[in-house]
Amino acid sequence: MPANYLSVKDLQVAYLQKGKTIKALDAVDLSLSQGKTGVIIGPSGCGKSTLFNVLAGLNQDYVGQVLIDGKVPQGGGETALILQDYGLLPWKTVWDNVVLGLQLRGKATPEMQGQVERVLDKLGLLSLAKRYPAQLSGGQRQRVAIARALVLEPKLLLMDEPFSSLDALTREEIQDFLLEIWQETKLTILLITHNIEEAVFLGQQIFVMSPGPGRVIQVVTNEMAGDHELRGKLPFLEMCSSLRSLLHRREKYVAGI
Ligand SMILES: Nc1ncnc2c1ncn2[C@@H]1O[C@H](COP(=O)(O)OP(=O)(O)OP(=O)(O)O)[C@@H](O)[C@H]1O
Repeated sequence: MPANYLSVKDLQVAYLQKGKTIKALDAVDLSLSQGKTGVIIGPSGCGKSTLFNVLAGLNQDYVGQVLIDGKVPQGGGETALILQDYGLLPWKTVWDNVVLGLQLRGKATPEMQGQVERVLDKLGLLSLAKRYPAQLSGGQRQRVAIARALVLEPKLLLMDEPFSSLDALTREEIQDFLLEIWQETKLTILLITHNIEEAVFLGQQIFVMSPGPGRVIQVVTNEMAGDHELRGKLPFLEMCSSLRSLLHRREKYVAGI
């Protein structure tokens, strides 16, 4: 097992649009050990989703070195990606949406039914299995998206602003819930957020990105992440405040203020 489960070195990504090159990522370095949680935070347009597309193997048009468990990401495999809008199909039931992930990877065998049932049960969704996404609350929809990822038994869970459309209370509930899942499964989790409190609550490593073309300009090690009682404690509030000033300082620096 490589020392860093996830390792990104000097990653550069550019898009070509109408004959012009748009540099999205510029020399990104990032690493995360197995079983740890990492959070990426940075201004809009700094290339966070671009980075995730590379990690998920959806974009292989890049320069630099990207390794997950020592292998170049190819899509699928041991990595699961949860998108901002959850990616649920409205015409499929909760059960069918969860099975869909397995079907897409050619893993939907009759034996997997038991696994789907176990995951739905763990996430408190078994009684909702026959409902459609429109008949669920935002938090329940988010849990279905997590169930669909967990049923694949991934080693790396990538979450792109997963809680952004939830109200504040539901958001905290789902953050707690994610923490429980992480403590049970010891998955490696990398999450994108714009929310400073969420970054400090969930991220053992917080990667601060610069405005586009993005690069990781600071890595904050956060030993406090993983404590359910953390919110409201003084060290938590202090770290949120220092992360907030770090992000503001960077913005002012870049704007030349
Ligand atoms: N397919 C594409 N073609 C051209 N340019 C793109 C494409 N996808 C992203 N970009 C550009 O690359 C840059 C990074 O975009 P990206 O979506 O990765 O940023 P982000 O940090 O995830 O943004 P946000 O926080 O707003 O979701 C932006 O300038 C964006 O306009």
